[in-house]
Parts: sequence; structure tokens; C-alpha cells
Amino acid sequence: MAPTAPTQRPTMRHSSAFLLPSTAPSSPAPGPDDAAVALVVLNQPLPRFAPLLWSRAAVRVCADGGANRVFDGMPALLPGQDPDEVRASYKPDVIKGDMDSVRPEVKEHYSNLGTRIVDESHDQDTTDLHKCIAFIAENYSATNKSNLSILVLGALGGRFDHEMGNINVLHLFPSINIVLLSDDCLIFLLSKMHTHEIHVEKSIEGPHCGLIPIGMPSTSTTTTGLRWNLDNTSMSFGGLISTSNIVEEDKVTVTSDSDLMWTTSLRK
Ligand SMILES: Nc1ncnc2c1ncn2[C@@H]1O[C@H](COP(=O)(O)OP(=O)(O)OP(=O)(O)O)[C@@H](O)[C@H]1O
Ligand SMILES: Cc1ncc(C[n+]2csc(CCO)c2C)c(N)n1
Repeated sequence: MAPTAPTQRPTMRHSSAFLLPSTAPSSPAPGPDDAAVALVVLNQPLPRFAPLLWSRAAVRVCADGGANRVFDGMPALLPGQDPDEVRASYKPDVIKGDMDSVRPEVKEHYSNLGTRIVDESHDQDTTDLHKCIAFIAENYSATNKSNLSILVLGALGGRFDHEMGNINVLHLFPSINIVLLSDDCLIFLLSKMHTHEIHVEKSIEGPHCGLIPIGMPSTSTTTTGLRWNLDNTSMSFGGLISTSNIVEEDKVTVTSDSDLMWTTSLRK
């Protein structure tokens, strides 16, 4: 009998070029071949790069109290500009959630500017972030979704139950490229269906990184480009997980028999 061919997975490429300033010499602002960006703002302090990502996004959605953060936080991040003008130009397309956190005057302000308000207070089983991702997924056709990145601002560094709920959303929508962001780090999911090529933008991210089997153990993970690479290695909670690892090369590759969370630190 002929030997079985090793499983070949298609390669998926990842890059955080969306965080590069437009003036960066190595990389221009995203062009027509780049993924479309949808932005979701959560109810946490806005990261410093919020105005940049806002300007790159095709659609901007606030999860409930995330609208307060845009209303209060964008003028604070743009101190040279008139706060009223900032509030007029940084207008969310949608505010969605169970509406127990957005302040009435903030809701009124954006509603008057034409923001769509989607009140789902009847649903107490899904989080506001889940509701926002579902909204974006429903409003993008299947073909567009493969070319869509959803960037989630304020997803980490707050309440632990919220952080875990935010990470669960990555697993609820495994076929959508979702990146959880804070001022300090980013996280995305690496599906076991692909080999992953992660292009690390060293001017803005690293050197610290982690590769974490969050849903179930991995019996075999292989990497290149890290200081402590895995070579057909098992990972599980209670055993080895790869934290405090270091990115050594511009390109990191990961192949695993389980979905893994990839995280890198962001430079200040
Ligand atoms: N402390 C936090 N840490 C991490 N994420 C947060 C935190 N607070 C809010 N979020 C995120 O922002 C979203 C909107 O939060 P908001 O405070 O408006 O409503 P909530 O009632 O606390 O959240 P939910 O309705 O989802 O339980 C949440 O779904 C969550 O994703
Ligand atoms: C088993 C279980 N645990 C917690 C909640 C509470 N909860 C989860 S999402 C959500 C909506 C918040 O906008 C709320 C209240 C639930 N429903 N079911």
C-alpha cells in the first residue's frame, strides 16, 4: 500500500500592518489588496491608536458603553482639536448592545447624527461584543468576509469575566479574522485547519509572544521563528503552554492539531 501523504494545510497569512502609522517608510497605509477593516469599540479606555484605526475602518460599531468611550475619549486623544468637531467627525455607524451602559445624552448625540441604534436588551444570553460581531457578520456577504478583519478595541486588561467572554467570541466566529486589542497586546486565533505565517511588525509589536491552547490540549504543535520553538510538541493547561516566548524572526510559522491563541506585546 502507498504511504499516506502528510496532511497539507493551506497557509494563512497574518499581519498587523493596520497598526503602522501612515508615514512608516516600510509600509504604506492599507491599499486595495489589504483586508477591509471593521472596528468594534468596547467599554474600556480607548487605546492610543484608536484614531488611526478609526480612519482605516470601513465600518465602526460601538458595543453599548463603547459609545461613551468614543464620545469622551476621542477628544482626549486629539487634544489639539476642538472637542465638538472631533465628536462630529468620529461618529459610529452603529451602537449595539443591551443599552444598559451608553449614557442617554451620548445615545441622543449620535442618533441625531444618523448613527443606527440597535437595542437588544431582550437578549441577556449573549454579550454586547457577541452582538456586535454577529451584526457585522450578518451585514457582510460570505465572499467579503474572507477579506475582512474585525479589530476590537479595549478587549483586554479589564474585568476577567469580560476578557474571557471576549476570547470566547474568537471561538464563536472561527471563520472570521477577529483581532482583540488593548494598549499592551493583541490576540487572534490560529485555526488548526491552516498553517499560519505571522508577519511580525517589529517596529510596533513584540518581542514577547505566546501560543496558548485555550479550548483543548494540542498533541502536536510545530513553530519556526521563535526563541523557544515547538517541534511536534504537546501543549495543555496543567502541562506546557508557551508564554513569555520571544519573536526572533520577521516571520513566525505555526502548525498545530488544535486551534491556538496567538498573542504579541505591543510596543509603547
Ligand atoms: N472591564 C472590561 N474588560 C474587558 N471588556 C470589557 C470590560 N467592560 C466592558 N467590556 C466589553 O465591552 C462590552 C460592552 O460593555 P458594557 O459595559 O457596555 O456592557 P456590560 O453590560 O458590562 O457588558 P455585557 O452586556 O456584554 O455583559 C462588553 O460586551 C465587553 O465585551
Ligand atoms: C449561564 C449564564 N451565565 C451568565 C449569563 C448572564 N449573561 C451572559 S451574557 C449577558 C448579557 C449582557 O449584556 C448576561 C446578562 C447568562 N445569561 N447565562
